[in-house]
Amino acid sequence: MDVSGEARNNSNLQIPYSSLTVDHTLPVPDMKPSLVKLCKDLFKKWSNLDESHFSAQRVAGGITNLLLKVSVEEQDGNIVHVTVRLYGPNTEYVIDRERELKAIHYLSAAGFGAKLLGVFGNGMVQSFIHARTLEPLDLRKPKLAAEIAKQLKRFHQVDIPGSKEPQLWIDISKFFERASSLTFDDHEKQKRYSTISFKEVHTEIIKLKELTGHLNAPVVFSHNDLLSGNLMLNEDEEKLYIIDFEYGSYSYRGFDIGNHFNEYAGYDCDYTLYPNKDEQYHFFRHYLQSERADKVSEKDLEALYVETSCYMLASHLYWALWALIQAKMSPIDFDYLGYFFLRYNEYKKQKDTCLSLGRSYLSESKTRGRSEDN
Ligand SMILES: Nc1ncnc2c1ncn2[C@@H]1O[C@H](COP(=O)(O)OP(=O)(O)OP(=O)(O)O)[C@@H](O)[C@H]1O
Repeated sequence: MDVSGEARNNSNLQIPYSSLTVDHTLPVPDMKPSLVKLCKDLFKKWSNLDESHFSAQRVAGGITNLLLKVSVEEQDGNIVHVTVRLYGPNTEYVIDRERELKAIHYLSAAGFGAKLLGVFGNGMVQSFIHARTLEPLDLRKPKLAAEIAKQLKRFHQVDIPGSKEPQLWIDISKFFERASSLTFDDHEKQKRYSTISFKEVHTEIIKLKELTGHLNAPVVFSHNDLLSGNLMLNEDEEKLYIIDFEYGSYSYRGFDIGNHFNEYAGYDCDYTLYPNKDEQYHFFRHYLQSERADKVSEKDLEALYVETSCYMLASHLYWALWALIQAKMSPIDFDYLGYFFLRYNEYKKQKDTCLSLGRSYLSESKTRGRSEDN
């Protein structure tokens, strides 16, 4: 895809920028004039094309932003497709846009996701990926799971300059502060919200943070939102794309993997679909040794199993609190409050088993360590 000279000369974050904004509340046909103006402003090679050369349509999916596909017929008849992402209103409460732009730059240089072509007042323009979006049931297909594991390992190895401090508990704590001090005008919502014990949630956060802190999980650049909708597959080229780095940050390896496993349940949160131990081991083998998956030791598999099982709990707390903020801030018609309860109830259902798995693993490692010392 070749949009413009300016867009390709972006080795040092020199991405074309426009201060224009696009009103996300308009129906797509009414948005077209401002989309055309925006594209012409960002990409000078399109500045002489008239409006008839542009078409726009909505891309399905996504519960955070509005994604549009803009197709442009250039002078020579060549058709170029780009995506225009309009940030969901109030998403700055849960997404750090500066962190996202920096991550996109380095991840796209490492071959991940769509190319960043331009940034504007309330969104960004990226290359259009010709591939199908995965469905939750795809995630457990052995061949795909192995490929996701391999790609995720490569993703985790990307170096994003700057602080490598893990953000998980910082983000959870920010979410907690915001989520625990909301009020809703809607009486029914307020009633449901007031049934939540934030004291209890807080205790759970402290307990989990304490336990996971002993696991010494590696800190990696973590996607943090690896759901099926953020994986695209071009079957002809057998190329898998990891997209959408909005929540990416340095974090714990086990969190990213556990969070991905939680996504086997899909938006309906059918946690009976959570991968069983064999399926997890299959994933871990390809994650730990992409070329020699059969050579991974039992000890490494067990350690990653425990790490993932404990951090999987943190993923429930993270998205449960996120959903409360969204319930207040997002204009999108989705039962975010209901989503809080789905995630938090699953946390409560799983916590005893996972925490005791973590505790016995830690006490066995201590005993092992002591007998090795003797
Ligand atoms: N560059 C792209 N090219 C083609 N399709 C894309 C591209 N980026 C996203 N999509 C499609 O749009 C869908 C929604 O995109 P995306 O996940 O970025 O939106 P979102 O609002 O951030 O969603 P969510 O909050 O649910 O993660 C994706 O599942 C994919 O089908």
